[in-house]
Amino acid sequence: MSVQYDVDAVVLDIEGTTSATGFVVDVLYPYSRKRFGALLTERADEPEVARAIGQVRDLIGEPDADAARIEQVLNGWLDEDRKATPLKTLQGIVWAEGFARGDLVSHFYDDVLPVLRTWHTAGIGLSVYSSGSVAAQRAWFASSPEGDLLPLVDGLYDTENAGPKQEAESYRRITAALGVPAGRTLFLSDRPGELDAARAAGWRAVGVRRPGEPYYEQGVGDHPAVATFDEITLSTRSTQ
Ligand SMILES: CSCCC(=O)C(=O)COP(=O)(O)O
Ligand SMILES: [Mg+2]
Repeated sequence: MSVQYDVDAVVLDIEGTTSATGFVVDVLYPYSRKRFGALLTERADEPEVARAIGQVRDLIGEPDADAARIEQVLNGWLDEDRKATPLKTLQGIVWAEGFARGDLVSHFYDDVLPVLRTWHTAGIGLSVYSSGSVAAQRAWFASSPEGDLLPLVDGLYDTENAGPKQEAESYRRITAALGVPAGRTLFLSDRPGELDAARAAGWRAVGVRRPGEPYYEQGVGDHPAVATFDEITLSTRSTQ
């Protein structure tokens, strides 16, 4: 289906939308799983690591959980692809180092980058809102197969700085940060619950349904749906 909007900002989900869930689960998850043990034992005093460990303990209700127990919980969340904030924080630390070292290069579907460049050139602001941490998002866009894409991106939002992706309030926070009216902001995601929350906050919302992605069969509810970014035509009044 083709859709057309007049908007000033586009906010992008990553997994299932710009990029393959299979890549995240098959490449990034094992990379973090192998490194959690050392992170939790050798770097537990680093503020970000300590904060995430505290959040895991709170979430599981075990204030004395040791490194081995925390690692077990993180690996269980990985198996479920659970988007728990401390898991994402710890993954973000490990992945950012992996991208910087050249061990990892991110993945984007073929249709995505040409369209993002077109929108950016047209003056449409591009931001990211993903369960992946801001550190992970920054590394993901900086280390793409086509090099550093961060110049295309205005803002990075995650479950820490914006809140849960299925709550309208999170989208209202992003609206305040972007300074773009809700009705002139378009959200692209594969998950119907996220699209519902964005729409409840007054945003335009389009579902991205890519064959083979986990949410393909379920669909995107009553939201307009596209299979690729080529099916989205945008105009803008923005002069940025
Ligand atoms: C660069 S973020 C890596 C992907 C990830 O961990 C994740 O949870 C993405 O979830 P999304 O909200 O983008 O579907
Ligand atoms: Mg997604």
